[in-house]
Amino acid sequence: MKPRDRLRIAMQKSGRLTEPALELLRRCGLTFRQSRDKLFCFGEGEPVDLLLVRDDDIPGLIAQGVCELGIVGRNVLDEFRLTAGLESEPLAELRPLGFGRCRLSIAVPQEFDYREPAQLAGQRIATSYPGLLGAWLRERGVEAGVVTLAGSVEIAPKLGTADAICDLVQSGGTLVANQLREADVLLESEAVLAGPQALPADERGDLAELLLKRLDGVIQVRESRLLLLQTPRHALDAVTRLLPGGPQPTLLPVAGQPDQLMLQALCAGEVSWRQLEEIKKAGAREMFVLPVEKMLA
Ligand SMILES: Nc1ncnc2c1ncn2[C@@H]1O[C@H](COP(=O)(O)OP(=O)(O)OP(=O)(O)O)[C@@H](O)[C@H]1O
Ligand SMILES: O=P(O)(O)OC[C@H]1O[C@H](OP(=O)(O)OP(=O)(O)O)[C@H](O)[C@@H]1O
Ligand SMILES: [Mg+2]
Repeated sequence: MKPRDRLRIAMQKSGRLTEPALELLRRCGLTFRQSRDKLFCFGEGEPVDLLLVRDDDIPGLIAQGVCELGIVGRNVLDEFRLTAGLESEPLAELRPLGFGRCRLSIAVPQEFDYREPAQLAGQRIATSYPGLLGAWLRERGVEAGVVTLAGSVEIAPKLGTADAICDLVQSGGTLVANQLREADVLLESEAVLAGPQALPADERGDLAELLLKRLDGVIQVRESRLLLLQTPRHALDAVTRLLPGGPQPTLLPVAGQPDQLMLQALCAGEVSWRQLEEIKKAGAREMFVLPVEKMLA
């Protein structure tokens, strides 16, 4: 293979991960010129190009050194890691990315009274994830038949070609539509940044490191919320105890109301309605939760 000095990132050409992955890269300061065939996008600012491919091909492209990084579901990455030959370059999950959340689950027909994995012994389970399912069954000492299908796995029990399935679930709507119910979870998945276990020791490796740092900043800001509220001084301890994780809050006086304080807290994650209601019960008023656009400590 010809030596390259530009970094290549593989991502899904068209599917659930495409838009959020492009948005994430844009937030990291990467913009691309769309090429006519749309399989290769040339990076405009930084020397970073995009390969647009089927998501299933992404781990293999990294393992072959065709690209250095890839944005792909953990389900696809882990399946590749379990089924790729020993000679294949080992891959790493470099960062979880917080979108494309779903789970890989066992689902059974409504009438199957599932309580434990041992009940799957001797059953036929249809899946597109034979590696992950096989490992899960082995760990539990369950011997079951694994029927590998490329898609439309949910239909297999109805067709009589399987007794249960192992497939991705998000809302559960597809299972309900096929008279199935979720019985056990094998893997909690989300989109991840995948790469080789050792990044190349050249400009591409340096670029990948730079990108990882930017990504960390983007993820931190994306998940941060600024909480503003007013509290009587006597309730300050109770209110502070209920604040979601983050650095110490800032306290400010409220003009003309010496017994009141304005509190400002940077929270590390979402602030739920339930948390707000609890904080309000402790005495807080005038509460605002604001997204954080940029942060420079
Ligand atoms: N219902 C869902 N909700 C959220 N995320 C999902 C859902 N189904 C799958 N995903 C995640 O999104 C990834 C891509 O899903 P998608 O359905 O777009 O893939 P695909 O049909 O295999 O596409 P491709 O044409 O690239 O092979 C999955 O591997 C999984 O990580
Ligand atoms: O729990 P739910 O919210 O219903 O989502 C789960 C479904 O989503 C995915 O399929 P998708 O809709 O992408 O169809 P495909 O696999 O046939 O492409 C997955 O393979 C499940 O079938
Ligand atoms: Mg696919």
